[in-house]
Amino acid sequence: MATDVHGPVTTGAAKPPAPASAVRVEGLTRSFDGRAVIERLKLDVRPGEFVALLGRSGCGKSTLLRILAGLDRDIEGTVLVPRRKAVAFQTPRLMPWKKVWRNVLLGLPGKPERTVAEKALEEVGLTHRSDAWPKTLSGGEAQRASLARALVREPDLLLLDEPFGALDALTRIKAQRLVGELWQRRGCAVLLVTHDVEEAVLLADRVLVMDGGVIAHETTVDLDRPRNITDPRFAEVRAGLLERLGVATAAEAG
Ligand SMILES: Nc1ncnc2c1ncn2[C@@H]1O[C@H](COP(=O)(O)OP(=O)(O)OP(=O)(O)O)[C@@H](O)[C@H]1O
Repeated sequence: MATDVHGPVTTGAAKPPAPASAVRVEGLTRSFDGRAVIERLKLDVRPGEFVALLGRSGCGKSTLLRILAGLDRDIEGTVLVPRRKAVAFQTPRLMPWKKVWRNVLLGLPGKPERTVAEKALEEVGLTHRSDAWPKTLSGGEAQRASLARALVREPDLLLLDEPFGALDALTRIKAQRLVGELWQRRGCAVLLVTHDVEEAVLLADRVLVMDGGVIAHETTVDLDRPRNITDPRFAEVRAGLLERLGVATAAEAG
């Protein structure tokens, strides 16, 4: 079928989105070996909105995030994202031969001063590790360094791909709290890919479920912050999403 939503391929700096949205995606299709993983997907994220993206393993979440980050341009459709965007992955991807503060500045244009790195490290509570080598960091510290590297870009859009996935439970809770605080302070839009329904409900304004190559479901999380996982309304939202994901028992979903 001929379709007019499949506009020219536009990513990254080419066309910033209208100010009313931080992300505008229409008719996005991405195929691997002739198989469409993403098919005519539509997505809008408002400026300053925190959106979590859930979905079965292999449904295309990371593929979508990489496209939004401008790391994959082999697509059909329209993708409009802010020029200032940053991404953090499950593994911190620090360069082992550069000290933490130099890692934070990596890839920034010009010759940024060390103070720029120090400011970002302070925001994530890592000033004391500024001169450390990456291999001496704990998992949580490395992930915070990776967040600092995203923050120095002063992003209007922060893309997070399972950033807490490899952390132990306690460190994970602290990291989630930190991201929530950073988001509130910075006011940037966030798209968080996660497998953790609780994490999504804890942090996001809106939770999307990806299935069959599209955003198959969305839930607006209308709960006051900071959110409390023992709140019955929290449990209700969580159960609804679990059901959507096809993993809830009847008792849980009820
Ligand atoms: N470079 C590639 N070449 C071929 N197939 C790919 C490539 N990248 C992703 N795929 C395929 O696309 C599908 C979606 O992968 P993707 O990593 O986006 O899923 P995901 O939802 O992020 O999964 P998970 O939750 O397990 O991380 C998978 O079937 C994967 O094998």
